[in-house]
This record gives sequence, C-alpha cells and structure tokens, in this order.
Amino acid sequence: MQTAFSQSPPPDEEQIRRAPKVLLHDHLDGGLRPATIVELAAEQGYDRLPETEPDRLRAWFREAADSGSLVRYLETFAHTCAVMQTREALVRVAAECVQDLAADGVVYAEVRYAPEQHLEAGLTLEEVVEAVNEGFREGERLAAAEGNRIRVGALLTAMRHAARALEIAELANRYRDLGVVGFDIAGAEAGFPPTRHLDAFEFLKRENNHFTIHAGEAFGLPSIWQALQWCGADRLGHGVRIIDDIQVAEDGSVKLGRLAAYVRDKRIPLELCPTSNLQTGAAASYADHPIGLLRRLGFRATVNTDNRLMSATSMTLEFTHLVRTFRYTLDDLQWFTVNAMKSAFIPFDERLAMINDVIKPGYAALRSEWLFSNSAALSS
Ligand SMILES: O=c1[nH]cnc2c1ncn2[C@@H]1O[C@H](CO)[C@@H](O)[C@H]1O
Ligand SMILES: [Zn+2]
Repeated sequence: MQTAFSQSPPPDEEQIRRAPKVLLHDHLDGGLRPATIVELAAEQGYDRLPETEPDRLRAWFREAADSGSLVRYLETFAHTCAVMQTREALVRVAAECVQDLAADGVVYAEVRYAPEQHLEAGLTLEEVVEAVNEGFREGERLAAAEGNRIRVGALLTAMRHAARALEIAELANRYRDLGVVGFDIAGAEAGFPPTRHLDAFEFLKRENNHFTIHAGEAFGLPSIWQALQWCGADRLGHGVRIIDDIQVAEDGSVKLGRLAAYVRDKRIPLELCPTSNLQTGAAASYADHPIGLLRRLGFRATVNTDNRLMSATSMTLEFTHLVRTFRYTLDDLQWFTVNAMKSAFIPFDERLAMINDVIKPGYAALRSEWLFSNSAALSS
C-alpha cells in the first residue's frame, strides 16, 4: 500500500489505543461493564448472577465463554440480557458501551443487539430501539466531552433459532436513518441455516437496505454460501471458515475454491473476531488464526471484538495480539481499519470522509512519532 521503506517500528499497546479504529461487529449485550451488571441486578432484584463482585464476575464470563463451543459461549448472555429489560438499563448500557469504545480509540462503530431479547419486562420492540438509540446518542455526547469523538450506528439482530426475523427486519427498516444502519442474524449456527429467514432478507433487499449474517463461525462453507448466494448478505459475521475453501500447498502456492474466490473477488467484508474464535474453537491460537493468511491474500478482512465482556477484549487488545503474532505495523492496522470503514453501512460520502479526514491523518501522525523518539536520534 505504501511506505515500503517505512522506519516506523511495530506499534506498542499505547499507540494502538490512540490509533483510530473502526468496529463493525460488537454485541451490545456482550460488552457490559461487570460493575454495571452487578448494580443493575441489585436494583432489579435479579438474584441469579454467578458472582456479585465485579472482578470475579468479569473472570466468570471469560472462563464460562472459554468452552470451545459456540452454544456454551452463548449461554452466558442469559445474565446480561436479564439486566437489560428496562428503558433506563438499556439507555445506561448503550451510553457506557459508546464511552468505552471511544476511550479505546474507536472512531466509528456498528453495535448490534436483538430487540426481541429485551421484552421480558413489558417494553415494546420500538421502545427497546428508542432506548438504545438514546443511550448511543448520550454516549457520543459524553465521549466528545471527554475529547473522544465517535459515531455509532445500531444493527438490529434477529435470533436465528426464533421466528421473528421478518418483524425485526421491518423494525430495522422503520428506524433506518434514525440510528439503525442495518440488520443481522445471530445465535447458534449449526441447525439454523440463514435460509430459514429468507423472507426477512428478501424484504430488506427490496427496501435497498443493508444486512450482515453470522456465518462460517461454528459451521462451515454451506453456511457462508447460503448467506451470500441465497440470502444476499452484504457482509459476513465472522466468515472465518472460508479458510476451508483455500488450499495452501507445501511449496506455499495457494489455490482458492470457487466460493473463496467469489468472496475475495467481490470484496465481501469478513467481520473477523480472533479472540472470540479462540474461545468457541474456530481457531487454536492467534498464530493459527486464518486472519494471517486472509490478510496476505488480500481478502476484505476486518478486525472486531464480538463480545468485549465474554472475550475479555477490546479493539486495542485484538490489534495488539495481531501485532505480536504477525508483526503487523501501523500500515497493516490502517489497512484493516480502512477495510472496515469501506464496509460500513453508512453512506459512501461519509465513509470516504472518515477515511480521508480521520483515519489516514490519525495513522500518519502515529507513523511519524518515531522521528521524534530517542531511537531515531541514536540511529542517525
Ligand atoms: O459470535 C457469536 N455468534 C453467534 N451469536 C452470537 C455471537 N455473539 C453473540 N451472539 C448472540 O447475539 C445475541 C444478540 O447480540 C446475543 O444475545 C448472543 O446470543
Ligand atoms: Zn457475533
């Protein structure tokens, strides 16, 4: 892309935190602050939390999610959803989410949640969406006041085991340009192919709306193929198992199958979530994670958190793991970030302005820092 002779050393965690980052795949109910869960549970009389001390609760989520199985990973969401049933709780959780992302250096995020999971105390679907939107706007204001500018759009998720996808798609369409930028389906993948919800996807296509589909995480190529060729997904949530359609020979030569070639040729964005994949068993280690190969082959790869609480992660940590594992430079991190911004569901002119006026200048400033450091003075 650029600077083949860049002297810029690999960025450290503190520089990565300051780098502008874009996040396309983050679940609202997977990113609560442990202390907030404890407080909300006490206020609401929810007495089934496995731990009531915030640090112990934080550790419980990470360990419970570390099971090697997506189904077991998803069981932990019962506790976060349980305390996200009132308007006040949703506003608070959404505002804190935005503040936490902004403090981590995220400048644009699409945060998803399933409105149908927040109806237990009597809220309507519309009230859920409006509460979360209010929280997102409040979070943007508070973050800006702290000097961290961020824009956040909501993605409405339908649960793939349920039967409300069309209703949620209609909801996403009604709140389009009112804080909601797209639609998604999530939940256990095996046994629940995306084609079960074809009516929802066809509706959104007729409305010229955008959607992503969790596919190729716990299940392989047939799920990705259906998401793209039957449902027409704009992006793939995870999509990491596209690796099953890529053969690397002993001499290093690479052969793409028809589906992998289609994904690369059509620039289909992959919302990769490395740490989450280690927990659910989709990859054995960061070094073994397909992101290394997918980046080298020029797929439209993006880096994401999935669930900051369950995966004990942040955008800074995801990037830090990748820098340590693959020796990525600021150029690589900028490449992932520009990929993500290009793949966002907001209008083209706004994406372009974010890339040219926020992301590139931010990385350029970081790249130049070495010039003013001691190591530059010593080596000259
Ligand atoms: O990685 C994932 N794969 C599939 N489903 C997920 C993942 N992370 C979270 N959810 C599911 O999405 C719901 C709405 O946010 C969560 O409640 C959880 O059940
Ligand atoms: Zn997810």
